[in-house]
Amino acid sequence: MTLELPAVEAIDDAALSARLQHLLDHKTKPLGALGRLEALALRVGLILGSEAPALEAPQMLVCAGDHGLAARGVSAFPSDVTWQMVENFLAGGAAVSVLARQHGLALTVVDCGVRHDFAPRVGLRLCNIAPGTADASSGPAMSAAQCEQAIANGMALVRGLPGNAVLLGEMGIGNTSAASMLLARLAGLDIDACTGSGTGLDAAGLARKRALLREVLALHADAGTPLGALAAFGGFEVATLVGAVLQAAEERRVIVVDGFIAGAAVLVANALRPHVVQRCVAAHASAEPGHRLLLEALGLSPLLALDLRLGEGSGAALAWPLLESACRILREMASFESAGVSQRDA
Ligand SMILES: O=C(O)c1ccc[n+]([C@@H]2O[C@H](COP(=O)([O-])O)[C@@H](O)[C@H]2O)c1
Ligand SMILES: Cc1cc2nc[nH]c2cc1C
Repeated sequence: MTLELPAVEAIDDAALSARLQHLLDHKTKPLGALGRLEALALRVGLILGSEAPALEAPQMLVCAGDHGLAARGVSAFPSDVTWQMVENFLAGGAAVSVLARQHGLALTVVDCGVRHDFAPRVGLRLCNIAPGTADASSGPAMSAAQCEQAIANGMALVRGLPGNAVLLGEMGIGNTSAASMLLARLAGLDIDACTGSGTGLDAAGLARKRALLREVLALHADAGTPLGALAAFGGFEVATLVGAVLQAAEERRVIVVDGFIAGAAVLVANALRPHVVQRCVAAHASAEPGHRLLLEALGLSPLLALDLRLGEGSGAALAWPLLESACRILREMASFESAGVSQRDA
């Protein structure tokens, strides 16, 4: 299979950018007084190509997959939690279920390669390539063909979705290890700085995780390309998210990125197609230490800093109302002229 990746054009509409900035600067407030909400409004306006952007039918995609490396003790929890949490998402009891309901986000859970047979039902997409990736400490997590299939699945998932915004989350015991290794390899950083305690390893567990990930990186020293690294380290949910990000970027949807693992998918997608990041909004800064490094590498500023470290898309759902507010400011807020408010003294 030879996968054709979407083309992702640069967004460089200087005239629209200037018009959006002018609109923001003439709203009834001191210049810049809405702080980073103004930069957010500008970004969403540019992505949607509108001076009056309106977000429609937001789609939350939660991609789930298992990791062979989890058998090496890199997580505080057993792999079974992945499928159990997928059931919890679908039953409506998980954090992301609650937050998606609260904010009117259509929730789709995607089995990208969970070690479980799920009964088909509404809200669940079945794209299971294999019951979890292979153990990356003894070989590549995925074959090149599996990696391409997962990316193609992610592209197909977004193609044909209603609306103009996607929110991206994930679930997969062991997936902070994959994200840490992708960050270390693609951003050229030391693995210790990229690695944290994930679901809650203690100090000894974290030291063992760091030592193991260093070994795994050395084993795959030749996996230097974005796709090579993705196949080497996994996982299926990350690769599916890479496809989703690329497709959403091509379609100029607003992409709201959750935490460390969803961010790692953007890092890979942006390495493949460099203008992807222009369409992305970083929802929050995760407590997982590598996340700040990842956002710096992408040049993204997180909207929220709540010390979340849950994943699932929970941070993206929490940040969603800020995007809606940013759009409403552009659409509904009066200008000095329209409201008859005096401008500042010269
Ligand atoms: O999104 C984050 O920043 C984040 C940080 C730490 C943990 N997680 C979640 O925890 C799981 C991975 O943690 P671990 O320790 O099993 O690698 C996975 O299901 C993620 O959704 C997510
Ligand atoms: C309970 C639990 C819920 C999660 N949600 C996302 N990752 C998770 C990891 C665990 C362990």
